[in-house]
Amino acid sequence: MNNQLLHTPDGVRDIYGDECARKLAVQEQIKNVFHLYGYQNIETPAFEFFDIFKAERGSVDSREMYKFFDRENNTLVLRPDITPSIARCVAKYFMDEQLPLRLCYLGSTFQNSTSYRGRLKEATQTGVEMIGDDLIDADAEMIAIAIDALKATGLKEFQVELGQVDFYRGLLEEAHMDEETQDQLRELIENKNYFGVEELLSEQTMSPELKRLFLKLPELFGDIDQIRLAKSMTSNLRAVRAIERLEKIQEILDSYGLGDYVSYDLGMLSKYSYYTGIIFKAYTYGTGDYIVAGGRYDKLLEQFGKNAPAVGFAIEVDRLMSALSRQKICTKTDDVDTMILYEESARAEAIRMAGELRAEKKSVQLLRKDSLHSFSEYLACASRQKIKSLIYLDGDGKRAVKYSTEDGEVQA
Ligand SMILES: N[C@@H](Cc1c[nH]c[nH+]1)C(=O)O
Repeated sequence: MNNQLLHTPDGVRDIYGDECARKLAVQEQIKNVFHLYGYQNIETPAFEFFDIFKAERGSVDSREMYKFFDRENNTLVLRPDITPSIARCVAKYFMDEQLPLRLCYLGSTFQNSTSYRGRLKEATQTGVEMIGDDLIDADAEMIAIAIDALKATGLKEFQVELGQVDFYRGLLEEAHMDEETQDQLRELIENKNYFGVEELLSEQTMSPELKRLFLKLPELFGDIDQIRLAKSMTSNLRAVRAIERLEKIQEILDSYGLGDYVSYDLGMLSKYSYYTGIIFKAYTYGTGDYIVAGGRYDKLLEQFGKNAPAVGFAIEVDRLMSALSRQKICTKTDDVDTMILYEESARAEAIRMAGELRAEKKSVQLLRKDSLHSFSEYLACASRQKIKSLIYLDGDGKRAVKYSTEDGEVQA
């Protein structure tokens, strides 16, 4: 037997048994929160034309996409990101809708990234997008939903970091650097490399005020006072407005009673260049990467022909699952209620009994007993599947004996 046949490629994995049950249950808990906030489900295809994700959309780098061809030689990609698909969909089906749309989704994203830190190449995301609302109320609602969704999974210790791409863009506008330098600076700030930033800035000509602020950026994270400090250091209008928006969002989140979950990071940048306003990421322990990412993207829909602001986020379900399991947070799963084990001659009775239980919304596994396995092996098998009770129907189907996988025989 060729064992190689059983392997999956790097970056994808099977999920089965208890882990699969927990993942489905967590997704359900999150979906319930999305629905409580009035979001409606949407499904988009797993692959799309390459154009939906090409560079100017500001999604994932083209090298990180799985591309292939259809019979007509169109280039297709496995979606690396669900947000551009939703933007396309909304432009197609809701072109004339003037008022806000609230959509939620669950699906796989595929990114052909270099395999480091065990990152999955197929990852499950569940998220929401609000289209058609440019108010701070919408920004704050996103963060509130993200927090409530994480809380619904049982997670307690997590933090949402909030940034504002417009703050940084305001400063960049003023700095007049070439694109390569901009990229270098972005990387240095993202890595909080203070000395790197200092060295790079020493070769640039710009106002001392601006230099001081760029230098300070890697340190500008923490509570709301940190961003107030940044505001006091600049007269750049775009940057000041960006911070004022964050201050107002904090006020709204306080009204939700969720203000304590939020901290700020003005040096936070994203690989997605479609973001135009707030961006945020949520972190917890037990996984090195963020578990939620989102932000405002007011110019993306325009590219599909609908001029509408938008804001949204996605939860990285697989990372959340590893955090939950490392933090030993239990998830209640929908286990099978009963296994009915029957001898061949008791088949009709077994089917009738299963039908009755299923009508009462009890889940039932029907299993015809073979002569190769003993009764206790079946009982152990039920126990492995976390099925609590087993009903055995003997040869004439008249005698049904119920067993508990924990305590043995319970009733005749
Ligand atoms: N699509 C983004 C998350 C997001 C949803 N909406 C806005 N942003 C991501 O994959 O990180």
